[in-house]
Amino acid sequence: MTDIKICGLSTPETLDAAVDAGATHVGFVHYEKSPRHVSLEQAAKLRRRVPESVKLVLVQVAMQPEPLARAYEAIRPDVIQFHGSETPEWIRLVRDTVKVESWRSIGLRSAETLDNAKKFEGAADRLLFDAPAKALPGGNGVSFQWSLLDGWEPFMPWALAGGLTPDNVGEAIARTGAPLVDASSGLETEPGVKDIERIKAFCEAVRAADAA
Ligand SMILES: O=C(O)c1ccccc1N[C@@H]1O[C@H](COP(=O)(O)O)[C@@H](O)[C@H]1O
Repeated sequence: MTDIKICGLSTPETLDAAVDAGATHVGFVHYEKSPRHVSLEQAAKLRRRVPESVKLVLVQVAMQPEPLARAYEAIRPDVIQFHGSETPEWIRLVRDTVKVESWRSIGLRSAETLDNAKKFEGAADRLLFDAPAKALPGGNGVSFQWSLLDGWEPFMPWALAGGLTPDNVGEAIARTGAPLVDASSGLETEPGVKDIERIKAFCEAVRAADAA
């Protein structure tokens, strides 16, 4: 079964909807420039609603050590998503210090970017392929060329992100064989406002692709 991450959640209602619809991962974005930013106080409150069976992902962008340590203490995520220019050394250090699963996003522009991802082997626990950064480092609702993954042989766990919606996720899974799909802006009515019906439709589309 394909794992599902619903990201950029910021209200109890949409968080509960994602859990009820079968998300295996839920994500909170702690990045002030994002329309999905949640404060540490909000995130800590929401965190209490996440059942143990669902993994909580903290999405952050190149945070400095002290703020990152504060965020980790406040939220206690199961996963930290590094969505900036973080080096393999930094990710390894954080992972070894707090013993938390770590994902590194990669903005896939070309076959060369895919080759460069190799340097995160042994440092991150999962690669998250997304479209290249635009106005924001992520959460732009844009897909990359899935054909870049044709013939790619995964050397570590990975996930697919970038512009996924209820309408295209089935094709994305069939085309790439992604073991985990991650969606945020494709499930919104406006930036930062998640739509419960779209969350449900996304999870149903993933399950339909699994059954196909
Ligand atoms: O969602 C954001 O605002 C965001 C900000 C900074 C870094 C990452 C962000 N989101 C992540 O980007 C990918 C793709 O999102 P989308 O589905 O294309 O909107 C996903 O992992 C989001 O969690």
